[in-house]
Amino acid sequence: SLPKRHKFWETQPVGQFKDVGDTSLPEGPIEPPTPLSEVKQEPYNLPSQYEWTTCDMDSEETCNEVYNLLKNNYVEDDENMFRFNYSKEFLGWALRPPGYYKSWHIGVRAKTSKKLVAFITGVPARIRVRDEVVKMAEINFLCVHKKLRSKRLVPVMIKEVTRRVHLENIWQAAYTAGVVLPTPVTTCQYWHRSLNPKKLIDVGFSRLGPRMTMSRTIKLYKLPDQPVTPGFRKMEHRDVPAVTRLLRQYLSQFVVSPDFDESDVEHWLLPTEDVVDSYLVESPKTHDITDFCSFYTLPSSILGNQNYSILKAAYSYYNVSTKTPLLQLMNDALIVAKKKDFDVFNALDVMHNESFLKELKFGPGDGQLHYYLYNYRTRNALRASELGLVLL
Ligand SMILES: CCCCCCCCCCCCCC(=O)CSCCNC(=O)CCNC(=O)[C@H](O)C(C)(C)COP(=O)(O)OP(=O)(O)OC[C@H]1O[C@@H](n2cnc3c(N)ncnc32)[C@H](O)[C@@H]1OP(=O)(O)O
Ligand SMILES: CN(C)Cc1n[nH]c2ccc(-c3ccc(F)cc3OCCn3ccnc3)cc12
Repeated sequence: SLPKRHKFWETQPVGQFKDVGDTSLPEGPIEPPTPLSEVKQEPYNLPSQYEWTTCDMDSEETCNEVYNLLKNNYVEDDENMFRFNYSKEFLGWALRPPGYYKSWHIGVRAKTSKKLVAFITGVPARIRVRDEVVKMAEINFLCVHKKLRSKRLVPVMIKEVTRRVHLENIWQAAYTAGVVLPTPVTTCQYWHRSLNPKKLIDVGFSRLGPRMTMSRTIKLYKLPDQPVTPGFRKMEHRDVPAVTRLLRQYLSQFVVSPDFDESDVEHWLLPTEDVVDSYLVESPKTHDITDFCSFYTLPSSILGNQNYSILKAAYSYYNVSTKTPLLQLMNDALIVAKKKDFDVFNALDVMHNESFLKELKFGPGDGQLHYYLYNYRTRNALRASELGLVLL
């Protein structure tokens, strides 16, 4: 079959498919930074009927516009049965980490109606690639209204966010996608653990196994009412220094991972209701913090089901096991997620997740998530287990 042309991506400083396997190419930035005086000062041109807008996520009204655009036009599963339904609180959290730039929250409006019709965002992050800590932009929430698809709006949106990131003297980015683009750093599988099998079967997310009855299926996924690990408790503000130490140490083993400091941990990992949950194990004897687990809340709209409209999904975030077996720690995460009325617990096969997925009754998802770096070549593709980065 004819190799897919990527007319835009072939113009970008990303690994190109033709270069895959060429080990003579060095690891690191593909293009050098441009002198700031040479960065294009004015925005790229949109088609004449559209205009750029900076979305102020502190504004309830703007946050609501962004929420509704994504609710109706963002990522669907391959069978178009579910669509991500990121909450307004979640978007406020995801887009305003320490040091964020409002100018990286980029919208496109129709000039006449002023309707928000497209969106793309960046947030700053320090990402370590092997021994190099690189200031990057994490790009996310790229969305074009369903009625404006296939008009090549995306290339100009990507060039505009790139320009605004360059203006802050940042030259690399990280992003993930369910689609294959030039060129994945790694490709992950996602897995699902049923917590409410009856609802999942009713909405068509899961199917009753062969030779399985509904009552047998409910029993198969049943969980204890309380976590089993002594000292397992919610993370609190006073735990930030210890959790930062624990997490930095743990993430240092992966080829790509965030370089979190205490202010990052405070933002990304302190429990925030209906956004992110985090637990730790405090040894009853020594009061050391020995283990940590976390998951974020990302519901999906159920498209076209009479009885349910929302699928409550928890997504595995960062987990650290040093004393409690990861299997037991993650089972406690499942127990508290079930207790919080989640329908399903999702996880990628990144970090050490592979070690618990099957045993904790996760089933493989129907797609993959590809990880990308912009303007940064890695010597070769990584194994999913070498990745210590989870993007929202
Ligand atoms: C130094 C700083 C650097 C910062 C920037 C770093 C890079 C950041 C990159 C962004 C990271 C975002 C990460 C992220 O948000 C997480 S991935 C989620 C993306 N969003 C969705 O799937 C939402 C639902 N779908 C849509 O809204 C549209 O279908 C989208 C907008 C996806 C495509 O709308 P469309 O109307 O169908 O597209 P055209 O305007 O006609 O343009 C077609 C071109 O767009 C390329 N395309 C398609 N999907 C893409 C995707 N997910 N990433 C990158 N490129 C994507 C495609 O390959 C083609 O280029 P090619 O001809 O070369 O192949
Ligand atoms: C990561 N972040 C950038 C959002 C994003 N974009 N594209 C995606 C493609 C897959 C996943 C994903 C990641 C982990 C997981 F357990 C299940 C997933 O998708 C299931 C299929 N699905 C899509 C919508 N509703 C259900 C996320 C994303």
